[in-house]
Amino acid sequence: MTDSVQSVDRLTARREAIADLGDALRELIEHATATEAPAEELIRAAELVRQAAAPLGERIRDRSQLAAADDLLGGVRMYNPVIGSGSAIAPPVRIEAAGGVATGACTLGLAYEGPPMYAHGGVSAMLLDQMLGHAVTTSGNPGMTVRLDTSYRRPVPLHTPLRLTAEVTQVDGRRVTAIGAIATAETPDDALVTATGLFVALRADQAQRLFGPVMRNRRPA
Ligand SMILES: CCCCCCCCCCCCCC(=O)SCCNC(=O)CCNC(=O)[C@H](O)C(C)(C)COP(=O)(O)OP(=O)(O)OC[C@H]1O[C@@H](n2cnc3c(N)ncnc32)[C@H](O)[C@@H]1OP(=O)(O)O
Repeated sequence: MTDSVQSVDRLTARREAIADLGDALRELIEHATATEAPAEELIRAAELVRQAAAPLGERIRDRSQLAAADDLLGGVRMYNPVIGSGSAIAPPVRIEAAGGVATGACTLGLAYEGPPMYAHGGVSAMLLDQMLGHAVTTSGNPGMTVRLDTSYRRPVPLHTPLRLTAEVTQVDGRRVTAIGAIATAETPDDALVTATGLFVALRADQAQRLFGPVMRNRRPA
């Protein structure tokens, strides 16, 4: 087996392990949010969680280093808080996007609750920002969100399969506009939350100022 095949195998195995840990963490968060267990059980659980966390904290990166399992230009972000399979706080949303159009699916648990039984409005905005970002990126005009207008028409139910959509509606030089919506999978045409986002493509000097350290610290593929 060649070195490059071995390193691809190692990366695949590590990504699978990260996703497995992400699943376990999401299960922990959902149970910890929903539990009505007595105090002694909570104290015991806290001890066990701290024991599990300690070895993971021994080798860590800082914010100027991408995760070794990430591939920024290939769109792999293992710890993204919306789509990252390794993120404890990502639902995660499964997104498919091409040609300026994106669709996504997820189910939100009790950890995302705002009003009882329904999603927190900030969570809906976060999901839509990500959806619009995928539409914008796949339109060939990647940029950063400079404005996000969100309309909350009906509350978003928890524990209910959701369908998310986004599409680019306008490209005006460096400024790209996209719209998106959250609905239930059962009634995808009945938008619960809609959003319009304005994204701006970075000039080279802006990209260098904001992301220079990350790009310099990039590990070879
Ligand atoms: C295959 C791969 C798939 C992977 C998919 C990955 C998807 C990732 C999804 C991630 C999704 C998550 C995404 C996230 O979470 S992105 C994170 C949240 N966003 C930010 O942190 C951005 C913060 N903003 C900035 O740093 C600056 O504003 C930047 C650097 C972006 C622009 O710098 P600056 O502000 O100095 O602007 P400019 O001088 O360059 O001019 C640019 C033009 O823009 C206009 N403008 C600016 N602001 C506004 C505004 N508020 N309303 C209306 N217009 C505005 C401005 O007037 C000008 O227009 P014009 O005069 O030219 O007409």
